[in-house]
Amino acid sequence: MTSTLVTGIAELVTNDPAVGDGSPLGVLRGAAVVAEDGRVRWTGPAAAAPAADRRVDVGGRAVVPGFVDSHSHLVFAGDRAAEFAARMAGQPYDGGGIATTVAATRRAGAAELGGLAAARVAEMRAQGTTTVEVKSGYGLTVEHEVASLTAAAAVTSETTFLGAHVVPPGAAREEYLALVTGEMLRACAPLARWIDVFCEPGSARAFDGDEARAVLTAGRAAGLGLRVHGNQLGPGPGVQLAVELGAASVDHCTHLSDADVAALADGDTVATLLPGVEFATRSPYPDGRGLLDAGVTVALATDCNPGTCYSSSMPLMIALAVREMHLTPAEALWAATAGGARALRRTDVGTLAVGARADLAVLAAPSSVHLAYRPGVPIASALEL
Ligand SMILES: N=CN[C@@H](CCC(=O)O)C(=O)O
Ligand SMILES: [Zn+2]
Repeated sequence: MTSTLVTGIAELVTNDPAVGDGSPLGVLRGAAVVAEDGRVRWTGPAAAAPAADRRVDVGGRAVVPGFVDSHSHLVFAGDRAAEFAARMAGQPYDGGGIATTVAATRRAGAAELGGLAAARVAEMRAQGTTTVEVKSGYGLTVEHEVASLTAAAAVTSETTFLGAHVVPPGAAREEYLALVTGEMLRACAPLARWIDVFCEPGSARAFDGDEARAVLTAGRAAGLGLRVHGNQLGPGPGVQLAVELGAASVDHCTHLSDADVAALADGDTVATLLPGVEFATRSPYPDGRGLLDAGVTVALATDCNPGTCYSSSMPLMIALAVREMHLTPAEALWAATAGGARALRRTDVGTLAVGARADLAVLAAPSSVHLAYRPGVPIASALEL
C-alpha cells in the first residue's frame, strides 16, 4: 500500500485530546500526517515526520477532520424556490411543501435520483464533507422508498429509512402507519442502517409521540438504529422519546423545555442542531450555548433538503452556530466533525487520531477559526490523497 506524507500544515486539528495542546480539538502546529491504506498512521511535528512513498505539501494551510454531516435528505427531485421566496415574503413553514417534492421524486426514475444524489455528495465533498448520512422520505410508497434508499446506498453507508416523514397526500393516517411499520419497513430495512421519524404533534402531516414510538420500536425490531426529527416547529415529545428509546440522535431541538435539556444531559442521545433550517425558514435558533453549558453532546449538520435548507455547506453551519447560537469557533468545529461522528455512533471518522480514516479537509486559511470568520468564502475542501 502507498503511504502519503501530508506536510506544510500550519494548524492540524486532530480532535484527539491526547495530542497537541490538550484541548478537545487536539491542535498541532507546524504538523504533518502520514496516511496509508485509507487510515491515519502518524501525526506530529513536521520536523519529526517519518518517510513515506508520496508527499503532499499543503503550503501553510490548516487541516481538519473532514466534516461529518449526520443529517441530510439528498435524494429528491425538483426544488421549492417559489416556496422559499413566498416564505421570505412572510409565509410560515409548515411542512406542506413536502408533498411537492414527493410528487417530483415519484416522477423521477431511479437513474435520475441516483445522479442527483451523487452530484449533491460531490458538492458536499468540494466543501470538506467526507461522511454524510442520507435519508429517504420523499417517496412514501414501498416502491419509491426502496428507490430512494437504493440511490442513498450508492453514495453512503449511512442510510436512513424515513418513510415516517409525513402521511402522504391521499393516504389514511392509520393505514399509512401500518404500511411504514410493516411492508415498507420490511422492504427498506435491508437498505438502511437507521430509521427516523418526523415527530411533531402540532403538524397535521407529521407524527405524534405514540405514532413515533410505534415507528421507532418497529424499526428497532427490524435491526435499525434510531434517529428522530424532534421539537422543530414547537415543543413536543420528540426529544424525550429519543432519549428514552436510546436514539443515536435527536435533530432540530429548536423548542426545548428544561426537562428536555435535562434528559439530553443525562442520556446517550446527541442533540443535532441544524442552523441552516432556522436561517432559511427565518425562525428562532436553538439554544446551542445552553445545551453545551448543560453538558449535552451537540452535533451540527446541514439537513440539506429542498424545503427547509437547500444548503450543503458545513462551513456555513459552523458560521451560523458561532454567530447565532453562541458556540465558540472551536466548539462549532468539534460539533461539525466529532459531534457528527457521535451522532452516527462512529469512532473512525470526525477525528484524525491514529487509526481513524484518513478523511482530511484542507482549508485555504492558516487556522480553523477562518471557517466562521470568513462566512460564505469557499475555503474548505476534502483533500484527495
Ligand atoms: N422536518 C422535516 N423534514 C425536513 C424538511 C422537509 C421538507 O420541507 O422538504 C427537515 O428536516 O427540515
Ligand atoms: Zn431533516
